[in-house]
Amino acid sequence: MKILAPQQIRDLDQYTIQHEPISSIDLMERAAQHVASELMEKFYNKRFCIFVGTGNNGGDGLAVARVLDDFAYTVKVILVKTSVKLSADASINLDRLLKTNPTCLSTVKKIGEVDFGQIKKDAIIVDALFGSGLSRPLEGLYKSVVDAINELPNKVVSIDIPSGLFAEYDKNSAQGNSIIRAHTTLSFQMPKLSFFMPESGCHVGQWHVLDIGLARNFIREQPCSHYVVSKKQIKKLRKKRPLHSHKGNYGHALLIAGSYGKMGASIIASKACLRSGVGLLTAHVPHWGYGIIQSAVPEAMTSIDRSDMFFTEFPDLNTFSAIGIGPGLNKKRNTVLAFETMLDNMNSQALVIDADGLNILSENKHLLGKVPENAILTPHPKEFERLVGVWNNDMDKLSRLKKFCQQYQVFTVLKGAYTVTCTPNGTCYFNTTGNPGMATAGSGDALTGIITGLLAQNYSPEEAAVVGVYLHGKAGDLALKKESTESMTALDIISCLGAAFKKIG
Ligand SMILES: NC(=O)C1=CN([C@@H]2O[C@H](COP(=O)(O)OP(=O)(O)OC[C@H]3O[C@@H](n4cnc5c(N)ncnc54)[C@H](O)[C@@H]3O)[C@@H](O)[C@H]2O)[C@@H](O)CC1
Ligand SMILES: Nc1ncnc2c1ncn2[C@@H]1O[C@H](COP(=O)(O)OP(=O)(O)O)[C@@H](O)[C@H]1O
Ligand SMILES: [K+]
Repeated sequence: MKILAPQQIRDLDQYTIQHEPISSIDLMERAAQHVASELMEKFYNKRFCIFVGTGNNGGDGLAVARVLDDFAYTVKVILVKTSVKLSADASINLDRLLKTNPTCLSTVKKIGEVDFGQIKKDAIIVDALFGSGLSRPLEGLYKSVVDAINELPNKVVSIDIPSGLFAEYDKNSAQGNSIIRAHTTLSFQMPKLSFFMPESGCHVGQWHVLDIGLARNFIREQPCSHYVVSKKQIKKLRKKRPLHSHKGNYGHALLIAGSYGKMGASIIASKACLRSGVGLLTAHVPHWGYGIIQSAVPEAMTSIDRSDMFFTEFPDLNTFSAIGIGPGLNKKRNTVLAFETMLDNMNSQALVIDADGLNILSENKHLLGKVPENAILTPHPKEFERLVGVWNNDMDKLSRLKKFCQQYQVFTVLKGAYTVTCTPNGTCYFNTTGNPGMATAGSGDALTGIITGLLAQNYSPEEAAVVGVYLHGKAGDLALKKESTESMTALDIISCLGAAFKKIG
């Protein structure tokens, strides 16, 4: 699914109005019907308190109030209005509401006029103050109202976008601004880019997309560099196994991971790689780790380093279709040298670099030029910061991500709640599977193993990264059915990979 920019969304509205064709008031009605249905389904028989502004987001709120009232829901509407006139469609919806239920509405022009005390604790607050038309941070009356709503214990549902939040996060949206903290956001047609950023996404709560029938052909034709990964897309990418295939068809992966005291990284990455369908796996480990890996992962072959404790040499690379390097490696001088020599000796093998592999790159920036094109780097935010420097805000982080991938012609999987895979041309795929239970030691090592396993099976780097991240998150979500966010471990995630594949279908 595309994530269009604010101007594209405005153009999409206009295009739909002209080409469907549908009048803007009817489009608003259609949007409001969707919102009201969702509210009635999610909050059956609850009472609602709807805060509306003067633009079309307010118009939506007024229309939603009328629909809910038609279904005999108890609704209070608070129109927050400075001197600004209502938009044409908001004005029509105000008249319609006044005709059906004039007593549900109160208009406030000063903060003191809002009687927050009379809002019942179990009422659902609907936030329809501002939508995608927000042009500056909230101040005055609107800021006070939003601050006061945020103090209430009630659940808040935002229409389209939490009021005060910019659809595309920028320097205006610096922290400290007043923004509704929604429990749920019902976003029209597509999520907004700011939903995916930690600094701004924390205001959105759970978001759901409502398909209000905006022109699909227009969306299809829009240039776009931000996408949300869908299950449908993953299903299309999954490679089915022919009946007469054999393990030679599924590649031979090499995992260079683990060192003295960190053999767990090798075990976790190896187990995840095997559970991702690789045909053969060789784990390269320090001499000292031989017995450990052989007994913990009997399915893997081993390549033993001459060093007792660290990675200092590598086997003949020509045997392998994909290489994963980094988890638990350490950054000893000889390890750095071996890593550099390996980069110099790579032919056509696909490559994943994680953890200490990335830290070695940030401490030896000249090595970045040796990373082969289309390699996949999988940093968490701290590792990424070491590579590109400190960013000012999340939007800056995203632009550094694109620049980095373009400069070095690599894929970067920047991990987080919404892990983003950025391609060498700067296209970003946001992943929505996964949960905070996955913030646990070794969870990233599992991802390295999964992506390496997929690469070995001939998934392209883009496919391996996007599918791998999706599967990893899905397995984490399935693990959460048995475990809690606290108790989940990396091995729990790996044990659910099979079920995650099955869920893709
Ligand atoms: N145009 C369409 O076809 C549709 C639009 N829809 C709704 O329309 C919304 C966008 O409507 P609008 O463009 O009217 O935008 P808003 O409803 O977000 O309001 C924008 C208005 O508020 C003013 N404003 C912006 N920032 C302000 C601030 N910080 N303090 C005070 N006033 C401020 C603007 O000058 C403008 O008058 C969407 O989010 C969605 O909810 C839906 O009805 C679906 C269809
Ligand atoms: N809040 C979260 N929601 C979803 N996924 C998460 C969350 N926190 C962490 N993860 C995932 O868990 C993994 C953690 O990786 P990483 O930090 O490299 O762990 P480690 O270094 O311990 O292996 C990443 O894939 C990340 O996307
Ligand atoms: K809103």
